[in-house]
Amino acid sequence: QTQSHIRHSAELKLSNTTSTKVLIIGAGISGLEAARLLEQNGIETIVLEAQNRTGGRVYSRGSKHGFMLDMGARYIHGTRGSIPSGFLTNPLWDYTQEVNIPLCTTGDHDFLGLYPPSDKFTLANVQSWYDEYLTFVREETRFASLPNSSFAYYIDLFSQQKNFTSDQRDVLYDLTFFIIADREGAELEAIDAKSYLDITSINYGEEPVICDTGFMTITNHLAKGRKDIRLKQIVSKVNYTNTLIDVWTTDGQVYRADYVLITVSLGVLKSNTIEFYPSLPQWKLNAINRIGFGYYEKIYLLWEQPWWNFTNFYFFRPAPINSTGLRFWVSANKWNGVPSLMCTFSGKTISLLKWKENENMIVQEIQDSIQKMFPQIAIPTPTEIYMSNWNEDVYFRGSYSFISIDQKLDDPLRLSEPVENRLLFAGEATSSDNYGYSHGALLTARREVTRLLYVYNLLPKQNITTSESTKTTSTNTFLLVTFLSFQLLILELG
Ligand SMILES: Cc1cc2nc3c(=O)[nH]c(=O)nc-3n(C[C@H](O)[C@H](O)[C@H](O)COP(=O)(O)OP(=O)(O)OC[C@H]3O[C@@H](n4cnc5c(N)ncnc54)[C@H](O)[C@@H]3O)c2cc1C
Repeated sequence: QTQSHIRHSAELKLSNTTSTKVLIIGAGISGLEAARLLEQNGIETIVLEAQNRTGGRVYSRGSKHGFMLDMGARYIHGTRGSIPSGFLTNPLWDYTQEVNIPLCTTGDHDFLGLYPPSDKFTLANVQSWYDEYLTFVREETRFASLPNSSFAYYIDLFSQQKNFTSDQRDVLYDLTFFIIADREGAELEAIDAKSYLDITSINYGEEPVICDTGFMTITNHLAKGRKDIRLKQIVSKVNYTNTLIDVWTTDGQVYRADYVLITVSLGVLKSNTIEFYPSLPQWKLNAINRIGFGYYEKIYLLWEQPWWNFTNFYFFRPAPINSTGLRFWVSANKWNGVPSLMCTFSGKTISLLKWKENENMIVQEIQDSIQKMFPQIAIPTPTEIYMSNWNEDVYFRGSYSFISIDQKLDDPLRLSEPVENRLLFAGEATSSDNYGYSHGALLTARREVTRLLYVYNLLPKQNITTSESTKTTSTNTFLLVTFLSFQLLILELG
């Protein structure tokens, strides 16, 4: 029935059908990296991208004066790996070195304290409770078995054991939210404590930013000169069998491919806006449902003149704002001399609030909060305001994945597992260890290209030995090593 459905659909639109070996859906960092590697290895590829730009969740926009604001990814999380120059090196940092992209360090974080300030506890008090709490969670989760438990659960357990007052419990909650949940884009109630602590033990070192030209310099570099990227092609339907795949776009185009690599966000997969025929298998749908997808938005406020002491780097205010319940923290930007504040908001509240519609109210709340932080200064109105809107954008529907308490340990593996050996999946959420990060997304592209080249044998034989490009050779070495890990995995499973 599936075969005839495909034949029928393609016959209907034969004049609109384009064929290719590998079709990639999405031109974010994973789609672009996959296209680059496939092209390097002589594989015919087309990339379909819904928007009129590449980069996906990597998006830098200019302010009026040309200052680059990263609305999505901003930090390269680590300049070297736990094992320097080993495979744990952040591959994005390697790129910046390869194409000489200048980086700025973010320097020492000079925290100004807790806001609203408390006359009962100092930051040092709360920091020491936090350290003790984290040790407690590590001990409690060491041999934890199901059901999974959240960070919020352990805050209550810890507070009970310490006989904390509700104020003490709340202030510990706020600091933990700021340190853990804010980065994950999720509530402390939603994040699985054990899995989070196990995975984030990899340390990549320093975390620089690309201040002058923005993070998008990397994806622009990957997209440069590519003729195989088709913009404004919104995929609506994927019909697959174990021999070929037809992909439909909303403007009636049909793309026929031997293999399709899907790199759209987990938020898009959860929304069911792309129809699969036949439906994706239940084990894949379960993983899509169970893995967490967070909310994380940024607002940049810019001023002509700085009104704060430029020697201080970060202020933060993890406590919720009264009327919206949004928690946020702000960082003062000083590395390129532009007086700006980046405020980040995360968690479920964003998904409930009409973010854009409430822009004026939100900006007013930020101003009120900052005013409370600095009562001695009359804070001027910002001259420019820029907001992200990942949550309401139908091509993302959130920010990035996190380990939810509903999740099973192998769900990211299930998300990455191909269907019918034709339909492949990449993108940050399919990464078991670097989920949420742009380098995680990039590595998943390498994983899937490895699968195509070496497991599905797409690599033309002569390419292995005759490639003269050092870049191709070194990338192929990487791919070969990934291939060997596939083999080890198969042996282990076998
Ligand atoms: C606010 C924010 C801050 C972040 N900060 C950092 C950071 O500091 N450091 C870091 O390393 N990472 C950060 N990240 C995460 C990082 O941006 C992502 O992990 C990474 O960019 C994801 O890349 P991807 O290729 O997996 O997916 P995406 O970038 O989402 O690419 C998927 C592409 O698919 C397209 N698409 C969607 N639907 C369709 C359709 N129907 N048809 C065709 N195309 C479609 C989308 O338009 C998109 O271009 C941040 C993310 C956000 C949102």
